[in-house]
Amino acid sequence: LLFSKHLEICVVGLQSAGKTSLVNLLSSGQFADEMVPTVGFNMRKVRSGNTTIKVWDIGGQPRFRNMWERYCRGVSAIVFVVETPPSSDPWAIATEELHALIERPHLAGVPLLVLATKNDIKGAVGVDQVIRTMRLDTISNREVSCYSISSKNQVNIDVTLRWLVARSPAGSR
Ligand SMILES: Nc1nc2c(ncn2[C@@H]2O[C@H](COP(=O)(O)OP(=O)(O)OP(=O)(O)O)[C@@H](O)[C@H]2O)c(=O)[nH]1
Ligand SMILES: [Mg+2]
Repeated sequence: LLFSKHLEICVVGLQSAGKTSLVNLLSSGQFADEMVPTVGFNMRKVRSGNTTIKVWDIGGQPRFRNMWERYCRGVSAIVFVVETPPSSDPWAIATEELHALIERPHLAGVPLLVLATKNDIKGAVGVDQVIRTMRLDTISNREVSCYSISSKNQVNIDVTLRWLVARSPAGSR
């Protein structure tokens, strides 16, 4: 394609947050209630218009979290997925892991998109509470956005994709 653009992004977050579900939806339009935990990582390509996004989807279990930084190096954006229903109490751990990751010197300045997913589940909290709980307002050295999404009901998937496409390096081919 003459005017095609390419970018790479990395999707991280705790186990069963909904990372692979989102990536599958973006790459193939499919959602499944039954999912197998990601062992290591997956790579998927997502196409939107003339843009191809190479997506690294990394396992969220504790034993895979030390891989996050390596796969986040050099990407155009880091996507951190967190599930928002209040019963998901790993807020504190997710917040800790997020801040530890973005404090890595090699990841300085990389744009961050926090996706609060599973907003179709009753009692899911909104973006304002996610921003406060995860202290996203204290992150100052990079671009940060946060959307409330549902892969299951395909809510805000379009804005998510637009945000990602807009991160493609200027003039990239
Ligand atoms: N209700 C609802 N369930 C979801 C949504 N997204 C994902 N799930 C469910 O959450 C579970 C875990 O989803 P995965 O996408 O495998 O989670 P993951 O973050 O890739 O997990 P790891 O690979 O272990 O790190 C599955 O049962 C999904 O069906 C959503 O938007 N709404
Ligand atoms: Mg997964």
